[in-house]
Amino acid sequence: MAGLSTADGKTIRVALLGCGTVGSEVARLLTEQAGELAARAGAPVELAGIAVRRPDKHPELPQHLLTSDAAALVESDVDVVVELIGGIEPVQTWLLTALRKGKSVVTANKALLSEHSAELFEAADASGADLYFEAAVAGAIPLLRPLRESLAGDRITKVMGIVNGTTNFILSAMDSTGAGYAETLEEASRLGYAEADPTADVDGYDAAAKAAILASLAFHSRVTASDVHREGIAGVTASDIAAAKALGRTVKLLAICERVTADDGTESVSARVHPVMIPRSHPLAGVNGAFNAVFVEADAAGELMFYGQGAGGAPTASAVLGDLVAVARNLVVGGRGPRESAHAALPVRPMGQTPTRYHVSLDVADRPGVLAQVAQVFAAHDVSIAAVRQRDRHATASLVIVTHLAPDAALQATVEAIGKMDVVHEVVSVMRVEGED
Ligand SMILES: NC(=O)c1ccc[n+]([C@@H]2O[C@H](COP(=O)([O-])OP(=O)(O)OC[C@H]3O[C@@H](n4cnc5c(N)ncnc54)[C@H](O)[C@@H]3O)[C@@H](O)[C@H]2O)c1
Ligand SMILES: N[C@@H](CCO)C(=O)O
Ligand code: NA
Repeated sequence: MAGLSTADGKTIRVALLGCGTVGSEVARLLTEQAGELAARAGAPVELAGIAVRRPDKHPELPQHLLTSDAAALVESDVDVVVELIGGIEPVQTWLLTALRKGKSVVTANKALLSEHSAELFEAADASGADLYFEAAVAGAIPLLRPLRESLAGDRITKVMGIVNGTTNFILSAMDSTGAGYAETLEEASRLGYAEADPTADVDGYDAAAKAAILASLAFHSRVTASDVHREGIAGVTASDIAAAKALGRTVKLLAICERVTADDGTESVSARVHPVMIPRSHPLAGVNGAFNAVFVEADAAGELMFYGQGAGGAPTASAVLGDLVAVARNLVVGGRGPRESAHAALPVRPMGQTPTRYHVSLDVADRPGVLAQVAQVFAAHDVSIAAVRQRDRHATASLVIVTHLAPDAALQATVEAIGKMDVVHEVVSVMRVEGED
């Protein structure tokens, strides 16, 4: 096996696949900090080859290390493969090959991990190789290692956070300017905070992949991206932001992973990504711009919060190098890092059965009995109201209702029925809420 030879101090040879935003920073740090990394790892960690699409386009890199043949580099005499290309294929094939041959893998690839981690872990187990992926969720923030290792002795009940910088930048800007979604997205693109094709971010795919990884680790179960209920931010309006402000709240796109216990004691996992109104006093409300933050609740530890830069070349490279040093240390002592932990095998709860709370803001006819009629629709769907606020505006009254927890499907049906009532002039804003006021 590749790692056995390191016990006598042999150099650990690293194959770098991809040299874009993150890969170029990994190559730089590996070169500039070679001495310190060797001291920390217990053996020299050497860049043995860099696979790029077009070697002629990289005059800044050591030419003798460059290749356009990633598959051959993976098969060559390397101990570790660091994958920073992204996407599913051909990367999956290369990483499975590496792992099956006993070469450890470090990757930032959330798309791959959120769909195919079971196969990757299986291949790693078969050969005794390591699989580390701290950079795949919340960039530089140490989050996966705390979940996999530091909190392995605790029982995690909830992981909730801002895991996408692009959408957080847009929602923060909408909150501070009062502007609408489309013009704020345009501004974010102009400033370089949103990609040319922002679909993966604004439609919540990126956050859903991260939620799947977080839920799998937190609840020792297999959760894939397709298990995650996903809603993006394109539907968030200036009216939603104003309604949130009026309630002392702000709107965030959150990834929410919860352990849900049914009345009969059976447990399941709920994993979802959608816009949420949270109190402005909530620790996540103060996370602005492109920053990420994740809130973890565990039985013994209580509440924990992880905050920092969730993206960018150097911050993400920090997480990659941390993983690389961990792999190198394992190779030096002949041990292994944590394996897949999916023993709980909790089922995923459908969104409709997941308990949520709603905020509903309506313009209704201002005459006797209207409030009672609206309240009756909530009651008919077995949804309990937590708070109501009414403000008169000539012939129209503005009605703001916040519910208690109810199955999401019941809340959806309530909102649909209310929208059809004659006395309801306009449904101004509907959004889920989290956190106590
Ligand atoms: N950029 C970030 O802030 C960030 C943060 C967290 C995670 N990630 C993840 O890190 C990974 C890399 O992201 P990035 O932002 O550096 O992307 P990037 O597009 O800047 O870099 C990817 C590089 O891979 C190269 N590549 C594509 N196909 C190749 C092939 N067949 N052989 C060799 N090279 C090939 C591309 O030419 C490109 O240079 C992705 O999985 C991404 O999701 C990125
Ligand atoms: N597109 C992601 C990059 C980090 O995965 C974001 O906006 O947070
Ligand atoms: Na991280």
